[in-house]
Amino acid sequence: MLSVHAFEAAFSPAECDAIVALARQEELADAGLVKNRSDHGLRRADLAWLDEREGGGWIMERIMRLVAEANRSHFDFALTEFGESPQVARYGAERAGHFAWHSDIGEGALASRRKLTLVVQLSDPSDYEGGALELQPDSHIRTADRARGSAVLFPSFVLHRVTPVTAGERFSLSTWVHGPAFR
Ligand SMILES: O=C(O)CCC(=O)C(=O)O
Ligand SMILES: [Fe+2]
Repeated sequence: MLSVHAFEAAFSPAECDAIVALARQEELADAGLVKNRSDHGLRRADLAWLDEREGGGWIMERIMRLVAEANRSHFDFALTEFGESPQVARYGAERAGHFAWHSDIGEGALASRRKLTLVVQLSDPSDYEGGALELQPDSHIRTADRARGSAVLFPSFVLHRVTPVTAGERFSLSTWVHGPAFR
């Protein structure tokens, strides 16, 4: 099993711009304050959920196709649904936006059933400094490609982080795929 699967061009640059514009239609929420949690130490970012925005159906269709193909060829996990809204995150240099080492499998009905995580790079590498997406599937840390529109798909238990953004702003799109427990 390949633990991190990379897509060179999951979305075109123009499509990435359209996704960011959709997320920006309304004010983004502070990730440290949503869902009754206060964890600025772990994550400093602003979030938008695309299922709350009109006209984003094509984004989910693309994601479903990419994930289905990659799951067939690389993971072969038992998957049942995309149970959560695609999430756009903005990491800004004004508060050193970041996300500390974590796994995406958490508590709760949905987070505990996450099996695969897809993260798409929505910003041009020249738009920001820092903000590297790093993954640790084994003793070797891998850095995700920064190219706009590229993506990584990985088992949701794999540790990953986003290093602090030191200049500009970085947008990403995260989606989770759910299914029965690993066994
Ligand atoms: O923004 C990223 O690159 C990663 C986001 C992430 O890890 C998450 O939303 O769980
Ligand atoms: Fe994550």
